Amino acid sequence: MIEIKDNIYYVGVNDRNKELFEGLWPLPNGVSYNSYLIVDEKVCLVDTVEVDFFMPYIKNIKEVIGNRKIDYLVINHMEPDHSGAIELIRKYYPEIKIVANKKTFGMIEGFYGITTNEVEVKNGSKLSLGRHELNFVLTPMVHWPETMVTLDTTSNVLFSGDAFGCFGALNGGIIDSDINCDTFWLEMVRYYSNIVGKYGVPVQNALKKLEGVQLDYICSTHGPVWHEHISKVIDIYDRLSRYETEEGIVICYGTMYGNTERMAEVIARAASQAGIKNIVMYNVSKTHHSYILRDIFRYRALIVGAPTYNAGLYHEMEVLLSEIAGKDIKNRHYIGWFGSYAWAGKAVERIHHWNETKLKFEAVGTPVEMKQSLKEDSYAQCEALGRAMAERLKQDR
Ligand SMILES: Cc1cc2nc3c(=O)[nH]c(=O)nc-3n(C[C@H](O)[C@H](O)[C@H](O)COP(=O)(O)O)c2cc1C
Repeated sequence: MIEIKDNIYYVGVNDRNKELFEGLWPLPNGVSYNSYLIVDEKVCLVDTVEVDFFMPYIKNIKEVIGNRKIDYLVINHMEPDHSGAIELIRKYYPEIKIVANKKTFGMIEGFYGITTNEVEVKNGSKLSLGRHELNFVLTPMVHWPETMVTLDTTSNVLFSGDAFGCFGALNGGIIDSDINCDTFWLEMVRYYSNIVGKYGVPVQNALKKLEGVQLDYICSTHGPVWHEHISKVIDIYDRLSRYETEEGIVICYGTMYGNTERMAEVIARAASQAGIKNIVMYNVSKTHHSYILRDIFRYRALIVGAPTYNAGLYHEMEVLLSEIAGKDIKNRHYIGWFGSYAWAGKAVERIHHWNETKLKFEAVGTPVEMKQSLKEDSYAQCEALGRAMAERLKQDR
């Protein structure tokens, strides 16, 4: 039995089996589906877990309340990794009342065919469990339209849904003060950039609604319960949702036979010699775009390059550029690019088109188009591109 505070219990589960979250994002350290139980005159469950984990989940619940019934189920977010167990919970607790907002109920009917035992709440609605008072705050599009958060104003505990969430299973410790959190910080940036990244403005709106609220614990639906590091966690989400970046360059390249990779090496070396310390490089065929997106959210500059392939752009680079475009990254980001070909180049033109029509980052330096292999002139052009990006970054110091 894991008590967080004042009869608020953790009843979540860990998933160390799934390869890809949402079928898209790698989970090298697993993921947790967090759910919470508030035990008072009324018993209230906050969010559920992915349905595959129902048996360990119900055991966690029974360990806390035995045969007592559950009065309320608060649904902050309808994504199936949290709403998936609603139907089974209703089978175990037929009288349970679902507490949610209007949009959520539309989805509950759509996903699960449930239309009864509903308590509708609006922004600012309150629900008393006895000693614990719950306050509901609607936070639409963080990152689905029905999203809300629930604040326990008696204990200053925020049940934040996916907000402030993080990849990584919970290996014994649940609350951050009991865990070495080193591995979680970068995974939080990856989680944010991959899952929530597109919705910076709604995240900012949600953060404004929570401004000035006294918080002792943030109980999100993935990753550790935040207590000791609350201000750090809020700061990370704040900076990411404002698309704030540090000085640094992400260099991504596609390559089949190494010629384009060699261009990337020259560019990186020139940027380093010009004084940039944060330079990360990825072969797009080797590193999953999940990690590349994470670093694009961390560093201000991006340099991409790839070969021409069947009169187009090397496919893996197309995928990466479309992923970046899908995140709708606002604010200041710089881009430079390069490409190669053997008889009729298309790669450079195609990357230019991506930036003009979708990415709209500030173009820096002169794009380099190399025929077949690196020679004196293309070597110098690559150096110039790396230097130009370094100088652009240094102007912001
Ligand atoms: C399957 C395949 C298709 C290619 N298609 C084109 C093409 O349409 N136009 C072109 O100029 N070069 C094309 N190339 C040549 C490569 O773009 C060129 O050799 C490039 O420099 C390879 O870069 P790399 O050494 O980094 O793999 C193709 C190469 C391969 C293997």
